[in-house]
Amino acid sequence: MKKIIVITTGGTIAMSENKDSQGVKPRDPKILESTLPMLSHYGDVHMEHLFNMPSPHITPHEMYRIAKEAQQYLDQPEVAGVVVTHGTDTLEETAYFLDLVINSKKPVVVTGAMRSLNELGADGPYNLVNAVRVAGDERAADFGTLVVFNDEIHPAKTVTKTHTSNVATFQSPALGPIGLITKKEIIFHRTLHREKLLPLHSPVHQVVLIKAAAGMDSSLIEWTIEKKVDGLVIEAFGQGNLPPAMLPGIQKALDRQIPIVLVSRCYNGVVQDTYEYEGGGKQLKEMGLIFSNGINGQKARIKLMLALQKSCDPRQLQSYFQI
Ligand SMILES: NC(=O)C[C@H](N)C(=O)O
Repeated sequence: MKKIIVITTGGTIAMSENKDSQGVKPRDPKILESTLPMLSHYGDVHMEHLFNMPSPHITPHEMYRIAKEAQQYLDQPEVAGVVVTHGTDTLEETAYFLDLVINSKKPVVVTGAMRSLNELGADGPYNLVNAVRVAGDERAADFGTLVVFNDEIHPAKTVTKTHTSNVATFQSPALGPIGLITKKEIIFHRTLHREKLLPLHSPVHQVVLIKAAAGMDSSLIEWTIEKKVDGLVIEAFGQGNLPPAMLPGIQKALDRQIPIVLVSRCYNGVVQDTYEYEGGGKQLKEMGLIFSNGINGQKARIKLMLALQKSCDPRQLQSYFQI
């Protein structure tokens, strides 16, 4: 049987509901060990409890700790794959972090749950079984980090949480899942190309994510300059356009060598230099903003944090954000 390591980090999958208050929170850190007899049908499964945190408490430092732990296991020849259990709120950010830094062809699978372990219709044990199955599947090799949830397999790069409570929350809006899981088999319907790897370090750079909204001005950007942040990601409108009142702040940030990555707040399509009006994509490109496609704002932030460890040069940074 293949040796699979499950690294638990917390999240609803490892929580339970207090039947009096109906509140859900982490309690016993070893709660997921109750699934081991079931998991043992699919592999020689070992569980390591790294920490037990709700995922809104996860920071890039914890992402680094998970990546380091996973890498150490993957480097052991007898280990076939690694599963990470994680809260769903920030799961896509951790999954993308792992995707960008883990140097191994072996499968890395992230999963979680929308209903805690003692709630009706708990989805955690089922998702965990499927994650272990995918982690032991050679066809998942060299696909980078995958997210397995509700019978689907998604690339870490494209997956996002789309629903606050539904068990079908994880979707890849533009491209759909890479595969699906049934009781009998695992079906991959397309292949994946890995992105350029970035260094596995605990991020030290502060990157702020700003979402544009109609009528916004430069005050938030001014604040980030005062705070001496190292980088900005701006979720712009449509194809990559912003209110003209944000431009003075953007120019000031660029003058201070703060790199700015532009993504769209639309979840389909690309940002490009189409519009020539004030604040349009053409002007933003000429000003030197880094256009990023294929990832959402929260993932662009993770990538910029990691890329800044390699270089602060906008041209070099731009090369990391090419599709
Ligand atoms: N379903 C979940 O896991 C949500 C929870 N708030 C968490 O991210 O930890």
